[in-house]
Amino acid sequence: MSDGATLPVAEVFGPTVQGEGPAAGTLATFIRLSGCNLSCGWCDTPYTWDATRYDLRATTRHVTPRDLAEQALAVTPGGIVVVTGGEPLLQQDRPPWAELLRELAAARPVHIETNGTLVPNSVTLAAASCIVVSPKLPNAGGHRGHQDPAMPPAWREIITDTVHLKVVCHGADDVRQAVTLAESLGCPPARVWVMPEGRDQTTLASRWPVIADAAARHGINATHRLHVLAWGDARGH
Ligand SMILES: Nc1nc2[nH]cc(C(=O)O)c2c(=O)[nH]1
Ligand code: SF4
Ligand SMILES: [Mg+2]
Repeated sequence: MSDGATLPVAEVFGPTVQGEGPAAGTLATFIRLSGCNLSCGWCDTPYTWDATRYDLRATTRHVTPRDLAEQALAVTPGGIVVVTGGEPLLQQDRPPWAELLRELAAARPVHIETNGTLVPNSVTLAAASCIVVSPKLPNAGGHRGHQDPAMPPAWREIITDTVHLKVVCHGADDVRQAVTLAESLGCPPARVWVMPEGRDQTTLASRWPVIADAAARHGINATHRLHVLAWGDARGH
């Protein structure tokens, strides 16, 4: 079933901890929506969007917002609810998105993870207590067709204190690019995070010292990927 009343869901999981970014370590439930408007080479959730590698009809459930909120709130006794993807803001102009956020925000702090290509609308801004934007640097590779990883200039107007940048980096030069991007958006250094790219402990361990050191020198924050340390790239955490 795919109609105007449901959201495309890849997975709902918890209890876990938010592994990355400003809320790293916080008890969390995840709602991962399907569909993305980018195609990053190192994407760790291609089952949400890549029809050349996955049968998306099999990986996606179409769930009403009420059932989705009920499932998410049932799996974890407290903490935050993280709405991620894929690119969750692809859904934000649809009625079931507004209903989902209303139900979640009435019960828990709602954190949204987005790739920055879509500017949050008023419904999203009102419901989210934290928006983590992960704009893609060239290290994500080329994207398919006309996909454009740039953040629209309208972001400048909504870089309020709920908005944080979390930029995936391979090395010190990427950290420098993240700083330049944050400056161009007017995002204060206290809300800028850089994170090593990697889906296994060996890769993360080799990148983390370089990225943490560069972040400290530039006066911004760095985050590891705690869920990968704990659970590897197993789904459901
Ligand atoms: N524990 C945990 N934290 C996360 N933070 C961002 C995640 C993501 O895949 O978007 C993620 C995830 O998949 N698991
Ligand atoms: S924006 Fe995120 S979900 Fe989409 S392809 Fe890139 S890493 Fe994957
Ligand atoms: Mg993940």
